[in-house]
Amino acid sequence: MNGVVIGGTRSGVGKTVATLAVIRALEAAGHTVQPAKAGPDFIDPSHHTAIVGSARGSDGSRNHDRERVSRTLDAWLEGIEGLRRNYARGDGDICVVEGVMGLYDGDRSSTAMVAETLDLPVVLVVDASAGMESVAATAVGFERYAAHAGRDIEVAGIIAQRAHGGRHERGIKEALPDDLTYFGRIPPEPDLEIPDRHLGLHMGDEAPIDPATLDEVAAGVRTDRLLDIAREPPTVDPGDPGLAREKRVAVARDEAFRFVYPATMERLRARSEVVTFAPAAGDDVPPADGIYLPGGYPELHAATIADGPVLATLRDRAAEGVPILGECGGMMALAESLMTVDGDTHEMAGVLPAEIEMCDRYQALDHVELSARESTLTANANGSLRGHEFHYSDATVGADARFAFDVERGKGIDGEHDGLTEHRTLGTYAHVHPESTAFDRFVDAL
Ligand SMILES: NC(=O)CC[C@H](N)C(=O)O
Repeated sequence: MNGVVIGGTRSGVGKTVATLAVIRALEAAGHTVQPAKAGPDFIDPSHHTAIVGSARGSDGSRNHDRERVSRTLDAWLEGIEGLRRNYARGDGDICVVEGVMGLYDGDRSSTAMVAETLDLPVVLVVDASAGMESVAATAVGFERYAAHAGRDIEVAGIIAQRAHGGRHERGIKEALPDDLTYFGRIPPEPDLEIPDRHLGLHMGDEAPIDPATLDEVAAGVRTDRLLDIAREPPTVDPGDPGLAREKRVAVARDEAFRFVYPATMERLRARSEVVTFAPAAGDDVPPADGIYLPGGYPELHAATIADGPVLATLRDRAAEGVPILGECGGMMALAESLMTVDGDTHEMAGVLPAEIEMCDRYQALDHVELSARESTLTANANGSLRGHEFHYSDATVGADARFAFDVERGKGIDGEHDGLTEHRTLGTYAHVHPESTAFDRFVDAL
C-alpha cells in the first residue's frame, strides 16, 4: 500500500483538518484510503475513522463498504518491525498518515521517525495565514533540517493551511523552489474548527466536521500530485493470523470506554471471540473468559455506570478469578470510588484499592516504560512493556496496594509503580500497544 505522511510545522497547525481533506479528496478521486496517525493518540484517529469511507465517487457510489479504522503508528511503542507490520495490515490502495506535533518533535517517536521507518514522503502543513514567501522559507527550513537531524526523509512539498485563493495562493506557489511541490491549500474557515475538551479534541463521532464543508475544502487538494509521490514502505510479513478462537473476551466499548487501538481489537479478534458491551448505556458484562476495559471518559458517565449492573458484575467476576484488564479510564471503573470535578463521588467496582479524583489539568502525558514485578498478564521478552499515559485523574492508593510494575519512565499510578493488581485483575494508567505484546500475555492468561 502506497502512503504519504502529513507532517506539520508544529502542534495545532491544522494537520487533522488537512489530513481529513486529503482523505476526502482521494476518496472522491476513487481511491480506498487507509488512515493512520503517528504517535499514541486515540483522538485524532477517531476523526479519520469518522470521515473515511463517507465520500462518494463521481458516479455517486460509495468507494467501499466497511469501516476503515485509523491505525496507530508509533516507532517507540511498536518498534521498527512492529510499526511496519502494523502498516502492512492496513487495507486500501493508499495510506494517509497524520503526523504528531511538529515534524521533528518527540525524541522517541517523532513523525520524522515514522516517515523514515516506512520510507514515506512527507507533505508539510504550513500555516499560511500571515505569510506568502515565508511559507516557502519555512518549508525549505524543514526540508534542510532532515540532514542536520540525521533523518533520511524526503519533505516533498507543502499544504498551505489557512491560505486564501488567488493572489495569496499564487504568491506561495511562486515562492516554492522547484524541489518542493505545492499540494494545495486549506482555506481559513471557522467551520473547520473541532471543539476541545480535556485530553484533546472531541472524538470524531461526537464532533464531525460538516462533510459538505470538508468536500469544498478537499477540492483545493492536488490529489494527482499526492499520488505521484506516494510510495510503498519496505515489505514485511504482516504477522501470524492468530490461534484458535476458543476463548471469549468481553470488551467495553461506548462513550465512556473508547480509547482502543485498532491493532488491539485485531489481536484480540485473531485469538479469541470478542463480544462488546456498553456500560454507559446500562449494559451488563456478557459472559466471557476475560474482560477488557479500555480508557476513555468514565467520569463523564459515572452516575450511569454506577447505577447500572456492570460494577457489581465486575466485582463478582474479579473475585471468581476472571482475568480483567482496565487501562486508565478502565482502571478507574475498577477502583473504589471516582470523584468528578464537581466534587461528586461515585462508588465504582471496588476491585482495586484506589480512590480516583478528577483534576482540572493533565496529571500525565507521555510514553511510559514499565518493568514487570509480578504478573502473569504482562511484559515482553525484555521484561519491559511500553505504553502511553494521558489523563486528568489522580489515584490515591491504599497501603495494601499491590503493583505489577515498576515505572522505568513516566508516572504510573504513584510515580514509581503501575498496574494495581487483585485476584487476576490488573489496572494500569498505561495504555499498552499490542505490539509490545502485553495482549498476547493477557489472552494467553485466559
Ligand atoms: N486515558 C484515559 O483513559 C483517560 C481517563 C480519564 N478521562 C482521565 O482523564 O483521567
